[in-house]
Amino acid sequence: MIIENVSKKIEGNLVLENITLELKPGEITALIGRNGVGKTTLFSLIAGLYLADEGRVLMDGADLRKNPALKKHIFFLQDNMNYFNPYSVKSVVKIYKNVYATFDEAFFDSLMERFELPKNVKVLTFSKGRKALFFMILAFALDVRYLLLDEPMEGLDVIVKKQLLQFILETVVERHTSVLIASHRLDELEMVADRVVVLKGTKIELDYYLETLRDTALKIQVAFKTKRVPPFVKQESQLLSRDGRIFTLLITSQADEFVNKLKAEEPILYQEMAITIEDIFRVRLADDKVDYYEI
Ligand SMILES: Nc1ncnc2c1ncn2[C@@H]1O[C@H](COP(=O)(O)OP(=O)(O)OP(=O)(O)O)[C@@H](O)[C@H]1O
Repeated sequence: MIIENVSKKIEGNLVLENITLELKPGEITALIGRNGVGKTTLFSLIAGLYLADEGRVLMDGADLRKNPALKKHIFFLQDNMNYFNPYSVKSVVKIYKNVYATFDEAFFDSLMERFELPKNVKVLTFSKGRKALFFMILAFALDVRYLLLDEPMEGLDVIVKKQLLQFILETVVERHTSVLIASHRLDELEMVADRVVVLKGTKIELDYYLETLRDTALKIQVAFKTKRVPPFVKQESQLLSRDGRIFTLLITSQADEFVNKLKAEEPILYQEMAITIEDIFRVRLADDKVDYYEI
């Protein structure tokens, strides 16, 4: 699927501007950004709930607006599915079976069993976490090509969450589903995402594969012999945090060259660390930049 130069205004305010993004089969893309940046709006545009002011959403080259039947390949799991509260689990299944020919009931049943959810109840009897789990099971059982998940794991306890994340990974590999998932829990996204798309302002600020990032970028903890921070460090790295004289730095380009220069300074501490999505989020999106003030 290609989201091509999509722009959207809501009540006169530009929310998304020239968004271009490709969603590929078997890939989990994490959509991150501050509150109100437009994540849900982007989901709604892809799912066809909103019409774009400009741009197109293409599936296998066909414009979704001109071919509404293609929407059967997409499911948008909204962050609030409360309108299903009065329905029984069986009724919800019936509704979705009618809409989605791909619905895999045997898979649904096996998942309800695996996650120990009863089927002979109304949706409103589920706790918040169990309701979230139920809709995730439903979403994956639809067996659509594109799953849009907006904050899908709110309220799940850590044990279920871990099982569910594992299940998402397995299913995406087995069924080649393309998943776009928004969450403010960056640590959870870290466990499943292949790729991260960062929205900032009205645009895509960053779009990168975690594997590429891990290969090309570097996170280092360093402390220098003197209080002076070499000027190249300030220019060529981003400061993630500082603890006294220990600086945690992120270097996103020409890391080898940077490390050579850093080692030439003979630092008293040099430690390479694992990069997290949260590091990227903090460097690119946080308002409160960490200061290099020299002690
Ligand atoms: N129906 C609406 N009427 C007016 N403004 C809206 C409407 N829907 C969204 N907006 C505005 O559009 C912008 C984007 O909202 P959106 O819900 O897409 O953000 P989000 O990134 O999903 O936020 P969050 O992380 O808080 O869920 C916000 O400024 C929001 O106030």
